[in-house]
Amino acid sequence: MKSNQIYIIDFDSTFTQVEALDELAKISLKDDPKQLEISKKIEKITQLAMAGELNFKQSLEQRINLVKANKIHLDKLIEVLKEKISVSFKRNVNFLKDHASQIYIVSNGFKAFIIPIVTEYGILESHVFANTFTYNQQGDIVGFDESNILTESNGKSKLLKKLNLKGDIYMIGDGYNDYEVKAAGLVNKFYAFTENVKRKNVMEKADHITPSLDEFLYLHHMNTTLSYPKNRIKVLLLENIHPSAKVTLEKEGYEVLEHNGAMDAEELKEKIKDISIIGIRSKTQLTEEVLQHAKRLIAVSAFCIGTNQIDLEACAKRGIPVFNAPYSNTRSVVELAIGEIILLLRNVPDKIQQMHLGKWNKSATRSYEIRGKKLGIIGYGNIGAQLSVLAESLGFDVYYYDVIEKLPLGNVTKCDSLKELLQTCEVISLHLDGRPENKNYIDVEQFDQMQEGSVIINLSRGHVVNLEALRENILSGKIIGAAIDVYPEEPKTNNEAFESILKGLPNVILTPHIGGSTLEAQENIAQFVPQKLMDYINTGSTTNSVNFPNLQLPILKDAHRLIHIHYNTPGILAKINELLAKHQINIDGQYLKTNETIGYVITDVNKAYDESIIKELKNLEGTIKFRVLY
Ligand SMILES: NC(=O)C1=CN([C@@H]2O[C@H](COP(=O)(O)OP(=O)(O)OC[C@H]3O[C@@H](n4cnc5c(N)ncnc54)[C@H](O)[C@@H]3O)[C@@H](O)[C@H]2O)C=CC1
Ligand SMILES: O=C(O)C(=O)COP(=O)(O)O
Repeated sequence: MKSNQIYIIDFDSTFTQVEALDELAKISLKDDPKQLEISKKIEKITQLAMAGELNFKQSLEQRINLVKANKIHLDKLIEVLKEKISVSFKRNVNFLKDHASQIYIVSNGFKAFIIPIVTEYGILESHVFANTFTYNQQGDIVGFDESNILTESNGKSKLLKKLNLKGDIYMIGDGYNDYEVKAAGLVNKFYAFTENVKRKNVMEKADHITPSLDEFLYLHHMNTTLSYPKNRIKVLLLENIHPSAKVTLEKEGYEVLEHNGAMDAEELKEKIKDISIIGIRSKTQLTEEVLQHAKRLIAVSAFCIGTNQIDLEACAKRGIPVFNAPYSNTRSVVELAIGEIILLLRNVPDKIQQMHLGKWNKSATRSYEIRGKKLGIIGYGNIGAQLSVLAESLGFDVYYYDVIEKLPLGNVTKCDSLKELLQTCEVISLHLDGRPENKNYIDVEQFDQMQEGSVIINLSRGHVVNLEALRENILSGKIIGAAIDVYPEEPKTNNEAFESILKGLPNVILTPHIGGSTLEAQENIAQFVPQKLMDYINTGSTTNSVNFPNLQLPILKDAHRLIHIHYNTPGILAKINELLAKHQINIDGQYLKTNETIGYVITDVNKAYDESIIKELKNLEGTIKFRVLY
């Protein structure tokens, strides 16, 4: 920090997220039937003035006349504005307080609401330059002090000339009038602040675009809350992830790019190069080959359950944690499974088709109730177990088989082998995961073991069932119904055609991988996954990561957090601590967890530390990734 630096900061849409006069109008015109119309007019005038297309004095006059506010509305306005402080200003309150003597608020707004807001953030009242309202005897706002230089065109430049501040002066604002100060040669640099609004003509003129205060502080080596400005974290969301994920991640300050479908390897290799976080669903293949191009990747998020499309080991070796949403869409899959079982046991898919062809075939042949039938669930995980509970309540006699020991819920019966389950049950539902070993798990031999007249449901992964074998067993009549939602090859987007040897078979439900595609599930996922990502970026927590040792970390207080990811070889923790001791660094807290591939060590150290240690920790043999959280 250089003490001769001066920071001039705009208020409306910069210090706060909103234009205060627009907000005042919402309050003062609350009961006016023409409120919407007048508010729109006010916003329009504000925009014209901010874009430099309308003389300021006129715009102020027009707006004040339209707002029709009274002193009593100002208290409410101040309450509203306090809730609308720009997120990055809130985050960097220490910067504002520590540099109060160097910060000035220069605004075409009004002192009556600016001072109560900014002084809470350490800004000196004497450093606030803005307009003042004039009131009549009833306290109505009837005008403003016209002798204030800030009411004139180019008022900010005139004011700064008069103030004659000495030092390197930096202007941060969102409006054209902020840029004018730079044009007049009165500040060293103008930073267009785009966290709340982006004005093209202002951005074009700026020396730098600063999407948040973090970026400004980073450029000036003054960031105290973050090791890296969030706007530099680029997120790529593929496969139609629910829009609320983008909203949340943008609110956090990240730059978020979206793409509708999945990408093939070549496209992905190109696009992933400068991406920090990638969000995918079940289709995008994140292979070793693709990851080699992901030079800036810090985390992967699967906005679904399955992670078989991701090379988890390759991610771990690069120090990239992978997160998923293990619960959010489970209920949706279970509901579809139950619906499909009922339809298949009643032969409904064929009946529907016949009806559409004009054929009335009322008959009970091969139609059954589900009550008392034996349902065999393969893979008794989050979905399998939930299905068992609901199915039992509907009258099924439920059996399950899993490769690991699982707690049987309700009255379900555990089978000791796959064969036992296949021989016992007439309805088979697959809910195992898509690990490579599960390829063709249900093959010719397994179909042979099933009872005549069985029904099979696959809502897990396409490669788990050998489709040739399934087709033959359907054609032979051994399998009397099948519902298939997942396929070894699936179209990348909704524009590609679907091909399968199962098309046209009797009593077969084919669905386009929609087990988890309900609005509820997608919204839940879009809430859950960004939270995990943000926790990881902000605290280092890896709870629910599917390839990283899981560490739930406390929020950092008055300390630096050193995050060290290394190959899991013996002795690294001792070496880290030796280095810390050598530099006489006090450890406030330390957390270590390992898995077969990597070790994850978090060390919270005292605020004052010798920065040369950073380099030494980075160079420690076996280090994969190292970062410091301020
Ligand atoms: N169709 C769709 O839209 C959706 C499909 N899925 C698929 O469903 C799968 C299961 O989901 P969850 O229950 O949440 O996963 P989970 O991980 O909780 O359960 C999977 C269970 O399968 C068991 N398992 C794995 N291999 C097995 C084998 N060969 N034989 C027997 N058991 C085996 C595991 O031990 C585990 O208990 C996901 O991995 C995903 O591939 C999940 C959500 C939506
Ligand atoms: O959650 C899963 O594993 C699924 O299969 C759902 O995948 P999707 O998000 O629909 O591509």
